[in-house]
Amino acid sequence: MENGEIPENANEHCPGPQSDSAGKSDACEGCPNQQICATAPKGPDPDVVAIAERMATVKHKILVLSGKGGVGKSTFSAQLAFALAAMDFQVGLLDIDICGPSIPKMLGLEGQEIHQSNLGWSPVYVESNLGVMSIGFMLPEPDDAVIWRGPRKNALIKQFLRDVYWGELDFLVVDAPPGTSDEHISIVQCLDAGSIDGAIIVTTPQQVSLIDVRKEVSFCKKVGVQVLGIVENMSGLCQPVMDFKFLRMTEAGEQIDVTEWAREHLKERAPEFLSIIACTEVFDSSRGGAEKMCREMGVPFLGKVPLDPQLCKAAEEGRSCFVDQKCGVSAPALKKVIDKMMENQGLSRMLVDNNA
Ligand SMILES: Nc1ncnc2c1ncn2[C@@H]1O[C@H](COP(=O)(O)OP(=O)(O)OP(=O)(O)O)[C@@H](O)[C@H]1O
Repeated sequence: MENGEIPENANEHCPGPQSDSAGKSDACEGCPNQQICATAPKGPDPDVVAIAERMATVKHKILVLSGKGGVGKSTFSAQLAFALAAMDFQVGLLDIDICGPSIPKMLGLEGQEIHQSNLGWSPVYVESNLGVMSIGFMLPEPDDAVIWRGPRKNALIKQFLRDVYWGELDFLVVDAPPGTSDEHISIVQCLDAGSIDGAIIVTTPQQVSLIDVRKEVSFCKKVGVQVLGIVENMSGLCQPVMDFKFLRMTEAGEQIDVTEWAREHLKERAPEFLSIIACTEVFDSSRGGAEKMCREMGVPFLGKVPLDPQLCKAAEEGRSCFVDQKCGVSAPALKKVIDKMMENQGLSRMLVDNNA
């Protein structure tokens, strides 16, 4: 238990041997270290001191959270990092989704490796002002499963925060796994909740996802992290009419692909349809979706981002959705969300200073 490290054989959700509840919390029941933790003298964790020194060059730290998996949290983190970098900020993107790191792929950095210098681990750079760190860069095979218990995850997160040399950063965006588990407790403890600007929570509009968002908001309140706002992702499907596939149902229930016929028909008879974007609701939001929940919980609503096949493609190919006109429906929506967050936090002023 040197340096306040969580021992390998500790229970899941170990609060850490330096914590006030060490040896006394519910998670400590039956742990072989319970007795030592409960009686050992407490002092400042030297790692946390080293992390604070390392993080002194980072102006703003933003966590990206979600209650459920698959709601678009990593996609949002990646595009937020691209957007901030495009505004000429110096940006770091840290992936602490240790068991399912998708950030290397979403930034187009698959197969890259981390290098070490005398200053520490070097992030992998997309551009000179956008560096990325992820366990995904350390796996010998991309298909390797990472099956780690809490203490090991905690140790890696500490190492990421203490040993990565980011240099001067305007923003560090942290992409967390879904839920409120070991990684979340670790990042908040290591960074010190008070030094984190806040958390953006990503959800889809349906109730099953929103229920978990409430837990996420409650986690943030408990640990003292401000909720910067909630983003409703996959909020309806929107795409140009001409990108749809058209099917005709026969009486026997068979589906016949009539896409070619329908497109030609539209071009000839109703060319104005070529510029129409069709939207439909995919997930049930009849109970008001994230916006209503934000009003109830007293947290900011940042906006809606529609399901856009082009955004999915950009994420698959590790591209920014902001550089060309391909993500015509999702990119402006994402930009609005990011602008609103910056505005709410008074960060837009940085942009003015940056461009001065
Ligand atoms: N608005 C969107 N339109 C289209 N596809 C999207 C959108 N948001 C996310 N996706 C796609 O949905 C899939 C899941 O997204 P993503 O991996 O970002 O979710 P996640 O919440 O980070 O999941 P996990 O936490 O399980 O890693 C990805 O293929 C992503 O490209």
